[in-house]
Amino acid sequence: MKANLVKILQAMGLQRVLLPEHKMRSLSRSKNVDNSIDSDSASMKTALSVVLDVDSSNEPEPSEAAYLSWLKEHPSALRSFERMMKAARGKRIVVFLDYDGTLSPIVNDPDRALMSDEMRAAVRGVAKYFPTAIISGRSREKVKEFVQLPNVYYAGSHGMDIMAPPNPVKNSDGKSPPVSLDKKGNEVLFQPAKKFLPAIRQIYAELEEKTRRIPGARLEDNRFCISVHFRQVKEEDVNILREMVRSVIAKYPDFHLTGGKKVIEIRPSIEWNKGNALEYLLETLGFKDSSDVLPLYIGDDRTDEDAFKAIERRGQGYPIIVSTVPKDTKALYSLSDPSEVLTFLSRLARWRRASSCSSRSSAQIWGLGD
Ligand SMILES: O=P(O)(O)OC[C@H]1O[C@H](O[C@H]2O[C@H](CO)[C@@H](O)[C@H](O)[C@H]2O)[C@H](O)[C@@H](O)[C@@H]1O
Repeated sequence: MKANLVKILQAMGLQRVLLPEHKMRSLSRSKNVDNSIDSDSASMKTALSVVLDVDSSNEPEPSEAAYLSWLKEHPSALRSFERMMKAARGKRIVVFLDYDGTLSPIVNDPDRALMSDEMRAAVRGVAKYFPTAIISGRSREKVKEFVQLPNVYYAGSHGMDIMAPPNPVKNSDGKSPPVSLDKKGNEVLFQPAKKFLPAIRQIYAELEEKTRRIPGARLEDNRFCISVHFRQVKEEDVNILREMVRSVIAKYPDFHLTGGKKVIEIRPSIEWNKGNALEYLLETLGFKDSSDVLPLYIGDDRTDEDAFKAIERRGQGYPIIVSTVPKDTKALYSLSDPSEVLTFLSRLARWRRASSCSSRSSAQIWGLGD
């Protein structure tokens, strides 16, 4: 059974792609493969865990068939644009964007993951018409430095550091939501992991000391979490690095590890993620109990799944994954890469402009300037 499955997967070019069982079934059906696989889910699971590489950081080239099949379940947001916007009429769209892999392409050096001017213009265009937030694993300061736009919300450290823009969007009753001001007069809304800062500094120092022995390993201080990058670490050293990180974190029971694209992330164990940040921002915008709000979230990584789940729980919204490979995801739609994200955002702003030019300016409606 396992040998058969391996052969089938190899023939389909899927041996390193992680797909959930039901998606494997639909793939096997679409390829007319042995249907006995469908009925033997236990063996299939075992075989999959042996055969498939479960680390999402390894992004294999998918077979065309696998990708096309996945696209059926997660249709392109570009191709579905008209349908999506038709369903959005009369609703209040709120845009949430991840940064790395969504607004900027994945590159070797995290400090060089710059956003293009075209992408910046597209985000600016969207933020002119819709409340817009960037929710990133990076520190808030860093992502703001990359994006350089004033009228968007920034949520850094996977949503553990949220700041409102200087001109907050007005509530549906026309009033601005209450915010607390920081020393510079900016609105600091939420930092639920503040008490962990001393421990985070300590962990960072320990990791810095230990990981310098691994060539290519790189630490990134994301304020309320830490990234240990291994994109440039030799394959044979990756597990040694993982072990090092695990041994440090074992001493800190209030922290846990998560994984992303060639990165290990150290996070305080609090019930707060990108999904909570999305909910928090919607509430701040006055949409807590609103039935006509439509959150649209675009992201490419595992941590974005929390936001996709939050939208799923709300029962309304557009979760969009950025991926060129089939992935297990709660997203309903897909875009292949940041260049498609750019096209989508530009189209979204154009659509809003066209549909609002006869009525009063949306910037007025949302209380936003240029
Ligand atoms: O939530 P995000 O905005 O997607 O942040 C997640 C991590 O993104 C960055 O790392 C990733 O992008 C780098 C630059 O392209 C790449 O070199 C790295 O391999 C990727 O994992 C960021 O540097 C991390 O701190 C974030 O946690």
